[in-house]
Amino acid sequence: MLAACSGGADSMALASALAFEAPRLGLRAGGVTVDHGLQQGSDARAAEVADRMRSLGLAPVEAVAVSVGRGGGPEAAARDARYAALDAAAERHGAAAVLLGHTRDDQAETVLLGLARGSGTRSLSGMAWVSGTGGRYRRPFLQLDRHTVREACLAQSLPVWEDPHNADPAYTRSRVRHEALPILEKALGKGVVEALARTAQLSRDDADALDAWAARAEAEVMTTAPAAAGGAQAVHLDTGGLRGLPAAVRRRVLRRAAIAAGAPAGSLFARHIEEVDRLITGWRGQRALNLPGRVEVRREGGRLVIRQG
Ligand SMILES: Nc1ncnc2c1ncn2[C@@H]1O[C@H](COP(=O)(O)OP(=O)(O)OP(=O)(O)O)[C@@H](O)[C@H]1O
Repeated sequence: MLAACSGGADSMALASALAFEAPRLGLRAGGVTVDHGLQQGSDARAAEVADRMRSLGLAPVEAVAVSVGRGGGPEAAARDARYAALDAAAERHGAAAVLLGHTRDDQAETVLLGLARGSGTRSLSGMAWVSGTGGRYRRPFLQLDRHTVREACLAQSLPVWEDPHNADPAYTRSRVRHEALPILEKALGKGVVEALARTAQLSRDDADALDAWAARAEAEVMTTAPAAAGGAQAVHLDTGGLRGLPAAVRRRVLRRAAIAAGAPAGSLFARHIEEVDRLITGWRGQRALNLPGRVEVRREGGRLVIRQG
């Protein structure tokens, strides 16, 4: 098991908790810190964070340098590079789990960001306890509030380093943390963080149920035709059957069908699915449209045909 540690208070508390619990649980517990190379001296700081983890008793401990790409904005690019490095570290060390220090406050921020984007239940469900390939990522602090975690750091005099990006108003999450949530707490009371985190859990339960319903509905309204050489399969959907489904289930079926036809999941947004949904009713007489990944959707009589061009 590895603790992923930025050197910040949340993940130092996590590293310390893992070092404390591991002998009792008979676990081999190490740590990894990722140097994004975004500030001067970040390599020296990563080495220092690694030393701090070693002095807590974790072994093996690694500081991994990554190069951050540009895709999807600076926050997303750093996150992608970080998770790729954490995955690789888990493989190298044969670690079944990588622990992350996300707290209930991080969860509330994620829900608020989803609300502001107009997201559906899946996005509002925030971060899961267990996620990633084979359930590798675990978030044991997800129900603890940040204040409690930070008090634990203080009580143990753990040396922590705060990433200046966390307080940089140029970053959306930082504005949510330092501006939006304090205003909401002032207006609506301290319980708002807990309430947002509860929204995440309720939304996750709803989204899971709708996903299961969509998987069953798909079997009734969707058929696949064999792929042309080298291409993805063509997907046929019965529009009459689709119309009989609740909108939330229908949108899920449409999304699954588009992905089955070769559209990349990461580029398929809610607005794309809404456009496909309108084809079913023949809204504005439209009969065809294109989706990311050169996927075409065409209404032909009583069915939608989705295939890669
Ligand atoms: N550079 C990094 N190296 C290793 N793990 C990281 C790094 N940055 C973040 N993580 C992991 O992701 C979790 C969430 O990080 P994020 O920066 O979003 O939250 P945070 O509340 O600022 O956490 P922290 O106080 O630990 O920095 C961290 O608790 C840690 O487990």
